[in-house]
Amino acid sequence: MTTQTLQAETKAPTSGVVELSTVSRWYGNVVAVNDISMTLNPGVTGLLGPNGAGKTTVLHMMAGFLAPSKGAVTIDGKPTWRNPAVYRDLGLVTERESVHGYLTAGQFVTACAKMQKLPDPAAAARRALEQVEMTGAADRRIETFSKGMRQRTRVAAALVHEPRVLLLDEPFNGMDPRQRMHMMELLHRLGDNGHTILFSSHILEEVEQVAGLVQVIVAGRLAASGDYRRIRRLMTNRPHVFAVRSSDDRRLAVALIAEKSVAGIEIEATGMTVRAADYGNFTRVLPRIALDQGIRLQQVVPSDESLESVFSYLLEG
Ligand SMILES: Nc1ncnc2c1ncn2[C@@H]1O[C@H](COP(=O)(O)OP(=O)(O)OP(=O)(O)O)[C@@H](O)[C@H]1O
Repeated sequence: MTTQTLQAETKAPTSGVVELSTVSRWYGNVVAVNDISMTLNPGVTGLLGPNGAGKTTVLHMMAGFLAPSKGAVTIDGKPTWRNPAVYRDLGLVTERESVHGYLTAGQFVTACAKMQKLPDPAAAARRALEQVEMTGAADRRIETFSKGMRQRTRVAAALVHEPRVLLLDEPFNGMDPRQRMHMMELLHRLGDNGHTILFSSHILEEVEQVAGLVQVIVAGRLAASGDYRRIRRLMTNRPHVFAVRSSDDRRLAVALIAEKSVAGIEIEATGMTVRAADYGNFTRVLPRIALDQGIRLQQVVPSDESLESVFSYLLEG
């Protein structure tokens, strides 16, 4: 199997903040991560791959939660496994929420600051909540928050000790478009401020809106690495299938079918399936048409099947 590993347009320095060198991780007989090397530098990098590709395993090894079965994971040259000193320098936002809803955002983030043994936990919590624009909601209980607010609170908790490296596992999952946009702005801002950020996603569109650089993993292997525009071209110059739901599917279908980038549409009770001839044009045209027609888009998701085929296409080389 050949892989298409692309070099970034600007050549990365030979040593980065976070390094994986020839890292593998297996669980019993399952090889979750297979001989991956990558370098992360300040800024935002996307870790893109289908479900089960090994993204969570990579993030957990970086965070020091899991030992590599082979190879080394380092931050500034220091191994992350069994090395509490490096934990001061990294924050992890896990995929699943595990937050006590009865706490206020302020209490929760302060508790995290205490666990980090910070000298002034309340001040650190205030600073972190301000960073994620949650100051106004600091005294509200987390169970009253929207998904987006809860995620931002969890990001504040991961940032409370001011780590340089922030790892986020599928941070956009379950968010509506506005919450997503807010989180994207936050990651941009942190990246611009010099943080080294890696976030995982199985959705190309999400990654390309936030990250200049992308690491694509498929079936535990690094399939492509580098500037997202080049990877996107590789991945998008081929047909795609999207599941679309809107406030008026029939009217949207009529408007869409006139578009060159749309090859076919099927309307079902639960929404419609759109076959796009060209991924890039379709994703640009769709919001414009919806806006022109006064139709609200409720869901636009590349179908898993087509996404899987895109990823395996990358591996075919
Ligand atoms: N604790 C475990 N024991 C056995 N197999 C595991 C374990 N954790 C992960 N795996 C397997 O390792 C592979 C990679 O899983 P991982 O969770 O890292 O992928 P992922 O890209 O994050 O996927 P997802 O988005 O679905 O979580 C999968 O085949 C998964 O079933």
